[in-house]
Amino acid sequence: MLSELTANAVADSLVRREARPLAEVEAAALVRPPALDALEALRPSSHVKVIAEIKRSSPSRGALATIGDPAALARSYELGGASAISVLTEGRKFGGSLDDLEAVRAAVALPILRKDFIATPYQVLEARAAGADLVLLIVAALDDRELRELYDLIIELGMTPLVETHSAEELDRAAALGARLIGVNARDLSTFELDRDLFGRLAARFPAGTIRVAESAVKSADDVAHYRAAGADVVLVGEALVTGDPIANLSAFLAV
Ligand SMILES: O=C(O)c1ccccc1NCC(=O)[C@H](O)[C@H](O)COP(=O)(O)O
Repeated sequence: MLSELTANAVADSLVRREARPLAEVEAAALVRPPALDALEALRPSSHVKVIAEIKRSSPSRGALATIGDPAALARSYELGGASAISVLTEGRKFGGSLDDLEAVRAAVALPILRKDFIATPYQVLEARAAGADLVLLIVAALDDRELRELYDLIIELGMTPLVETHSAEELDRAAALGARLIGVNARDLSTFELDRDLFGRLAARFPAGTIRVAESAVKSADDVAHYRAAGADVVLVGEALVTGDPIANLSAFLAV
């Protein structure tokens, strides 16, 4: 499933590439104002920080929320105290798009993550051209050469890579890159099984000084407290925010 999702994302990029030549995307990326400092926004503090996600649907859960106005939802997240916003830009399974990201960019002053199956430099340039400040790299979907190439390009463009892992071996590969922002996704992207305890089992492997992100499976403040007790600096939350009251839920999560 993961490789099918990755292949689809790359295919979508190639379709857009025909519509929008590389030189044009490069030019659009270069004229954007500099990316916001996501490492500063997500810096460990006395309270847990939240990356709030714009998520319409997913392979594991199907349709979640209509989200006719992603900019309005992003403004609610900002008002509710989120530290960054994740925008799913994959269209086929998640119902997202780069248009969503551009709309969110125009609406908020928070760092924005392009959450997608990034496999090509073109997609990284697209992210910057749309106004992203962070780009997700999923270790399971990339070999070490690809990871290095994409990681370095994200940095070169002034953005921050969020390097996502799901095992000790993947965490070690993220650490070897020199990643400063590393996530452990509780969701196995092939089986969709959730394991909230995975973060805790891997927490000791994060290199000193990295920002530790617990991704997925936050349904309640208790889940946030569980991740926080295990050492998370940041939680990334999608479904609970798009299916509930985002401001009330953020307030409960930030009170942990
Ligand atoms: O959410 C899915 O079903 C999914 C399936 C396959 C690959 C990725 C998937 N989700 C992306 C994410 O990692 C989550 O959207 C994100 O961590 C938020 O998770 P949640 O709070 O559980 O919605």
